[in-house]
Amino acid sequence: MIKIAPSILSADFSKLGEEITSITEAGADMIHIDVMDGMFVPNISFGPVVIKSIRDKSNLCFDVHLMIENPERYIDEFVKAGADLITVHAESTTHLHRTIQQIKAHGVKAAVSLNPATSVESLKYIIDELDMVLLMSVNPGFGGQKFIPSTLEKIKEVRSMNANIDIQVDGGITDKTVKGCIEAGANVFVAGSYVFSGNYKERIESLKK
Ligand SMILES: O=C(CO)[C@@H](O)[C@H](O)COP(=O)(O)O
Ligand SMILES: [Co+2]
Repeated sequence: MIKIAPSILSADFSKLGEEITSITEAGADMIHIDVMDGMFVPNISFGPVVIKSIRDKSNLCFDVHLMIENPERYIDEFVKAGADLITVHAESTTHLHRTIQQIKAHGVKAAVSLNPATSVESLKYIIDELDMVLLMSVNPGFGGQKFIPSTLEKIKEVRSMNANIDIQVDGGITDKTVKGCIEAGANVFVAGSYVFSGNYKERIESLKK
């Protein structure tokens, strides 16, 4: 089943609560929340306080994508703020297995993300512990970038490692790029600029089609 996770990085922050309600009513399946620390990525976004303040605006899964160094320092905070699914980057922590166990101990879902240049080999000894793999199809840090085509090969490789796991693709997803990703075996799509630059319902439906 195809799921769409609009990234609120492209929402209007001056009315974030209303934006969450609008994408929920427009048919989103999850709310993708990009957390950036200005260290792991060259941009700063928002943290647990902001997530807590929007938690009551939607019953959808809060899909929290941590682009921060040593995410194990903040897992407990993000769970308390209302995260349902926490994604950490393989490149951001020395003890990836321990960090995944830490997330799961809270009873929330756990995922690992790979940057475009990171091999799927780094998933080999952890994939069976995960609820989802996130493949970055742009270099993380900003919305509105162009889809990197080598992601398609990576999707196929991850799908051959595990037939059932959710594979999420994040970056440059539009009605044009989504098709190849579905054919390669992905089933969860983050879309920021594409969804928020048009009619939300129409944009979400066009991705599902
Ligand atoms: O994690 C990130 C960027 O680092 C993403 O979730 C972006 O927010 C996606 O934006 P678009 O490429 O869809 O505009
Ligand atoms: Co993201």
